[in-house]
Amino acid sequence: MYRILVADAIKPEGLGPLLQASHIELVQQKIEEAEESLHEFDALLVRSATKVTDELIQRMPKLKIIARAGVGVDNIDVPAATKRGIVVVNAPDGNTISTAEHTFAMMAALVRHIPQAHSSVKNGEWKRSSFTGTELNGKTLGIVGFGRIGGEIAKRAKVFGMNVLVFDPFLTSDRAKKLNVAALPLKELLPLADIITVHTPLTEETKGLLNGKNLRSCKKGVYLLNCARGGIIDENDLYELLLEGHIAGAAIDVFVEEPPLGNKLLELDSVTVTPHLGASTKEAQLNVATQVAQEVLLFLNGNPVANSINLPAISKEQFERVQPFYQLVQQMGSIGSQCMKEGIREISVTYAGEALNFDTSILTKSLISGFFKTRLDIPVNEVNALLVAKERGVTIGEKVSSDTYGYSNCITITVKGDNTQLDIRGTHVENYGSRIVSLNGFNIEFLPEGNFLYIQHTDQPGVIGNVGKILGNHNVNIATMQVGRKQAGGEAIMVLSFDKPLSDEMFEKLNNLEDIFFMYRMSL
Ligand SMILES: NC(=O)c1ccc[n+]([C@@H]2O[C@H](COP(=O)([O-])OP(=O)(O)OC[C@H]3O[C@@H](n4cnc5c(N)ncnc54)[C@H](O)[C@@H]3O)[C@@H](O)[C@H]2O)c1
Ligand SMILES: O=C(O)CC[C@@H](O)C(=O)O
Repeated sequence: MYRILVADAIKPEGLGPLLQASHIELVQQKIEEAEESLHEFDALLVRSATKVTDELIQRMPKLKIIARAGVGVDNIDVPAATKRGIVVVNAPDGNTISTAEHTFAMMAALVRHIPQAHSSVKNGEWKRSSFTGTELNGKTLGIVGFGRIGGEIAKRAKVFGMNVLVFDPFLTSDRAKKLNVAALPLKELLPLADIITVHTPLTEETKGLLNGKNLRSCKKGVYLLNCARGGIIDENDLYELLLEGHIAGAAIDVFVEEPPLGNKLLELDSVTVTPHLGASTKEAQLNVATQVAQEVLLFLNGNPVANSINLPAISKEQFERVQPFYQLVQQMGSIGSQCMKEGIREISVTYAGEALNFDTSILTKSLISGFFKTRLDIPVNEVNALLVAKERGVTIGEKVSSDTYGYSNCITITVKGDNTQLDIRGTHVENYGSRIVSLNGFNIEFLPEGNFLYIQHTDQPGVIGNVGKILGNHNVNIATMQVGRKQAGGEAIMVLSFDKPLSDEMFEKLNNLEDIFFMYRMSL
């Protein structure tokens, strides 16, 4: 049974997939109300109101997934979640249209003074000449941040007869061409625009992207809009430039502090505001709730998610193709970890064969998580695997090769420690399963599942017999046994599997046998 905390107002109609699942219990409570039971939740669903801080994450030790019913994840400490192996998902396009439409409504309201005129009439006035506006037709709109919402605004602006200029450092020429917009550097866009609207996420780079310095290069009488995130336009500088009249007016849906209690911008008649309403439509709320509910359900059922912030995107079809290899590399990582009882410097992996002809980075993360899972008491998964390796000074290498060693596909990992090195090779055969086909340079074949003992010994009569005798005398049943050697009379290995993990006492007894170089227990 999974417990999910819905901490913000998320449309219940959209949560159907979760409400209907018999293995899921949904609790709708604010964080303050759920204080006592925070440690019980496996998933957390939020909008923008709940701040998912490192401290909150630490109080939720069972948390596996955080879902943001919306786009911006700036209210979630994503690095803190990533560090603890928690997947963060959002609903990237469910509110695009609503936010674009809201921005457009704000733009019209701004240039036609609709809020001011509305209040005036409600107050019994009839001052038509005071509210003379400006047409949008023929004006130049500058869009800063040209993603989903920026793109939808451009389409609407064109229909209104506006010229559209955009600034987005990550915009491809193909997309600019497709949407028929001119892309310019910010400093060239600012002096040309009559109206400027921002649609970037709030990041270190975009904080104060429009500020007192560069806004002075805008035309006198320019209009500004922010329906993205508070702080992308510096609020203090905006206030000063509005007072001076350099900026004619601003429409603001989002603030640095929400609600914006005591914010000076609210005092200005030239400022039109809404309380973070961009995504507040019935349609958008249903869309985002449905999207995140589906994502959380997929994830908790062990399927790939499409909209993760901290995991590579992978489709269900790709995942099904990848899954056997995903498990195999994880087991290989675990073998490497359990056999290398020393500090590790490097883990490298080589993928070969047509079956591995895809983005293998997800496999490498699975391998690393398999390696660290047996060593650390923090959850390690593909979300935080590379970070965990980096923090521990382990270099990760990934290669592709055409040498499959006669198999249709082949994965080789090499774990290098301070003193020794271990090579493990595995393959997956359809309708047969995964096998380890080489261990420490010895050809062998075993299914990597269960409790194992790997023994390296001299290849001479009696060694295998002695091992069997001791185990038999102590009533320990050998489930399977495989042997491998390079040449007669040299070194050899045996890999035995048991129904239960081998006890410390048995391990010691076997380890004391002559002609055994070393042996390791493994549980896979
Ligand atoms: N007011 C609301 O209710 C509301 C609703 C939805 C989204 N939003 C905000 O709008 C933002 C944009 O949403 P979207 O769906 O269009 O996101 P998106 O990811 O599709 O687009 C963001 C664009 O910003 C660009 N960008 C990033 N850094 C930049 C920089 N330094 N300079 C210029 N451009 C930069 C990116 O390349 C991308 O194209 C979200 O991050 C969210 O914060 C607000
Ligand atoms: O939850 C909301 O209403 C705001 C959503 C919006 O800011 C977003 O980033 O998607």
